[in-house]
Amino acid sequence: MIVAIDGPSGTGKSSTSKAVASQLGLSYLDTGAQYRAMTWWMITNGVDVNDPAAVATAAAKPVLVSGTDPAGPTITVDGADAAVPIRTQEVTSRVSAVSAVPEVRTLVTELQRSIAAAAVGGIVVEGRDIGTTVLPDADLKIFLTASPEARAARRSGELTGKEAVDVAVTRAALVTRDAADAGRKTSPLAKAADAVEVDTTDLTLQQVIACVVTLVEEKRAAG
Ligand SMILES: Nc1ncnc2c1ncn2[C@@H]1O[C@H](COP(=O)(O)OP(=O)(O)O)[C@@H](O)[C@H]1O
Ligand SMILES: Nc1ccn([C@@H]2O[C@H](COP(=O)(O)OP(=O)(O)O)[C@@H](O)[C@H]2O)c(=O)n1
Repeated sequence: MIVAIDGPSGTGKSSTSKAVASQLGLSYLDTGAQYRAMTWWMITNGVDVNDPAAVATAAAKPVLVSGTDPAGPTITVDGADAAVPIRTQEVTSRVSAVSAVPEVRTLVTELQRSIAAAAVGGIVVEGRDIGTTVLPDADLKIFLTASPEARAARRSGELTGKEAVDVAVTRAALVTRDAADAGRKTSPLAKAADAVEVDTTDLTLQQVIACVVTLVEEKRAAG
């Protein structure tokens, strides 16, 4: 059972995917964390993320390893734990530039396919282009949406201390990132033709999880 969950930022992909994978005994892969890890490596190694040629040349250097237990997903870069540094606003604001570089996408997509192929018990993979490009033969494809207001409110709720910013600032950053991700040439953020769209604006997280679990169970029963 391969489940692909795509959608813009703050629609609930990570929370839903982890919970669905835990409930159904599947592995879990956060592909956004891999693009964030690549971006963090570029920044720490002095690569200009706005220079696509420089990013392309460096892309094969970092070794990214993802742990796929939904109860405790992990990400390391060259053996170092990257879970915390990949979530800074600096990385968030630069990740779309790095993820738009075709050489980066080719490498990361190959890595994602090999992780999915190794997950013998099945896997939930979340991102932007899983249903369209990475795993077009997934058994079930979900595309999560929500209004920009709901997504910004959810995201600002997560930012505390010196990273806390006004919800309007969060909303603007989120809309800019969506536009970059949906507008790039190579495998943009898009709903696959055969994906089930779920608008989560007025749903609780528990309702979204229950909806996806039901869809997986229906697929299992049918297959
Ligand atoms: N349906 C929902 N209602 C309210 N809050 C939600 C819902 N889904 C997710 N959240 C919260 O919104 C934030 C972003 O969710 P996340 O799963 O990280 O989204 P994504 O992976 O799509 O960016 C998290 O704090 C999460 O707990
Ligand atoms: N399959 C994917 C997943 C993420 N990404 C890129 O990685 C960024 C971070 O993804 P994420 O899922 O961690 O973002 P959030 O939804 O958590 O804010 C996105 O804005 C995209 O630029 C991508 O290009 N393709």
